[in-house]
Amino acid sequence: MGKPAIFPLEVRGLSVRLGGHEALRDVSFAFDGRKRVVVLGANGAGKSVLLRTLHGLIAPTAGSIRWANSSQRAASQAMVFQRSVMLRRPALANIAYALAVSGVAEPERSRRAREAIEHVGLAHLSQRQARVLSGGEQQRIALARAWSLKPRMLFLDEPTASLDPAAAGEVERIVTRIHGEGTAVVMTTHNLGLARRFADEIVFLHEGRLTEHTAADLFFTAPASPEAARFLQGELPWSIASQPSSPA
Ligand SMILES: Nc1ncnc2c1ncn2[C@@H]1O[C@H](COP(=O)(O)OP(=O)(O)OP(=O)(O)O)[C@@H](O)[C@H]1O
Repeated sequence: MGKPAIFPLEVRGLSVRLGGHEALRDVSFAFDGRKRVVVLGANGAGKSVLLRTLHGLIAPTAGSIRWANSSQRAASQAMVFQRSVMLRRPALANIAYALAVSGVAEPERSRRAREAIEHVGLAHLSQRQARVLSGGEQQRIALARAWSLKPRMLFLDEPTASLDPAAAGEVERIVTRIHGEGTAVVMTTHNLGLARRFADEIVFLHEGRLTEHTAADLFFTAPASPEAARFLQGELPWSIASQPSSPA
């Protein structure tokens, strides 16, 4: 028997209030799980809050999130953050720990951890303490950790922020491969080059509101909303903000 469907993901009238601030306002969209979605918007637009809410880390104030017509959070979803927390143990053990927490027993756990670290090209660093790895290597371990869980939905919040171009390119290749193997991907990024190369669809947020959800080529050539046009012309504040670390 095949796995139960988790798509479409349907978001209706989603609002999130945090500390008296309306971070998301009446956001609605649907996602079929096949297109690669990149969420764009100026600083403070609500991109991270949207991903965290979809991943179940923040409770909506209003509205609904439905996975395949169910209000149950989808099983088999994972999230990678701008700076993922590495545990004080070797790189391979960080991946094995995530598998153990999800109930994967030995010897399957070790097999999948090794497969995942090979998948991101870091098998040679298996026994190196994860916390001494470079930022790019830690991000690849975070992706391996998420990938080892075989998620069907992967949320990526600024996965290439603070990385040099070579490390960012490696992360992009890994994410592209993970998507190619059948995992749905929704990503935020401050890297417009990455967004142009990766996205099939753009969700654009402005001050907590979704102002457009459109095919990426159309978005970059003829954005429909004035806010998106100003954003693409560089008129809206947009830089990498420092964000708190979060566990994968
Ligand atoms: N825990 C919180 N309490 C209060 N306000 C919050 C909280 N988390 C986020 N916010 C606010 O919600 C808004 C949206 O934040 P979010 O982190 O989603 O922005 P973003 O689009 O990811 O921005 P950036 O590009 O700067 O990372 C911001 O104004 C932020 O200050």
